[in-house]
Amino acid sequence: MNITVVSAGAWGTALAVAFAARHRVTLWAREAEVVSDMQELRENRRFLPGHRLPDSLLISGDLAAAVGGAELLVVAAPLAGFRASLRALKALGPVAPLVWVCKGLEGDSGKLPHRIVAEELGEDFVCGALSGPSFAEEVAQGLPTAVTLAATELEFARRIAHALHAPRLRVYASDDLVGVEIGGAVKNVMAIAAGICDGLGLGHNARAALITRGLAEMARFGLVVGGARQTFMGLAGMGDLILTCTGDLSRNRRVGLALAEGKTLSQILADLGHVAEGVGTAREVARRAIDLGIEMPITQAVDAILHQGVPAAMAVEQLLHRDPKDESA
Ligand SMILES: NC(=O)C1=CN([C@@H]2O[C@H](COP(=O)(O)OP(=O)(O)OC[C@H]3O[C@@H](n4cnc5c(N)ncnc54)[C@H](OP(=O)(O)O)[C@@H]3O)[C@@H](O)[C@H]2O)C=CC1
Ligand SMILES: O=C(CO)COP(=O)(O)O
Repeated sequence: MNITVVSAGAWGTALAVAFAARHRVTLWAREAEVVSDMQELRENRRFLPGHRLPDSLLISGDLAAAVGGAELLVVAAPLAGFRASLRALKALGPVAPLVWVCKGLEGDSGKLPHRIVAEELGEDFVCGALSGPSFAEEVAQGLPTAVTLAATELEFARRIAHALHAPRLRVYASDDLVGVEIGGAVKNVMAIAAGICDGLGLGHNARAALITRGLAEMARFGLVVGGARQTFMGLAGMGDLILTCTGDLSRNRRVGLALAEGKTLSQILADLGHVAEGVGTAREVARRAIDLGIEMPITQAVDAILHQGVPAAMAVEQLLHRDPKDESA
């Protein structure tokens, strides 16, 4: 299959490396220095240093040339650039079937990526989301990873999952697009919370409680907006939640660790050099939860720390002093 990966951040580059073992893959980057680096040194030093790009992987800085002849587009831009990427693709002519990998809710609108696709490319556009527990570093190394390809049309999800599936990158199909997107969005907020929890030295018990109650928040929110309960117990829900709440490769978790050290958010994001989608998504999920009347105390606490200047230790105390309740509530 001819695949074009649009955007060469850490994840787009790692996926391009993985897909290139079995497909004809072009990786498009918007930054001229990233393009020349990858062409000349066969390495993406800016976003995924230390990993050699396979010789068969084509690198391009010309979007029109990169997408010409593509049978599948993998849009690997973060949420902030997702709508603009779709518009750029649409401006070039008919758009090939497409999957996206960003995890979160769009800033200000609070929309999930599939709604952005529907608005930009039409309600019937054939598309899906690739999500699940998958650090770019490990996928680039060829370490075993399992992810979910979700689409409202199960046949499309199965066809693309089958095409992308490989022994070291196992791809499962799902028809619960909303549930898969909500899992990927909320787990990033929880990863920030877990970083704060560990950074403050609250212990293993607290982290296990946080992950479990975080999963309850994810499911409460996800069920109201149309996801299926079993999705939150799967790779794109619990799987990704565990990975990013416990693994120090997570940028969102690292934001939480740095907040616990007392660093300012602007300083943390400048040092990170990568996106941390949970930062913007915490605000959007917190807002939508209030509008929908859904109780999400951990999300509200993360939003308060990130965007309302509440000190992390104070937000934790407020969480701990909440009244007792039934676990199933
Ligand atoms: N890294 C990972 O392990 C995984 C990441 N993801 C998701 O994939 C998405 C991309 O993440 P990742 O590749 O890691 O991010 P990185 O921070 O490594 O790279 C981001 C890429 O997107 C570009 N970019 C940043 N802002 C914009 C914008 N406003 N418009 C267009 N392009 C932009 C950057 O280019 P520039 O520097 O020029 O702005 C860069 O090429 C995120 O939604 C993330 O949650 C999903 C699974 C795993
Ligand atoms: O989504 C990811 C792994 O599945 C990557 O998480 P971070 O964006 O927190 O690094």
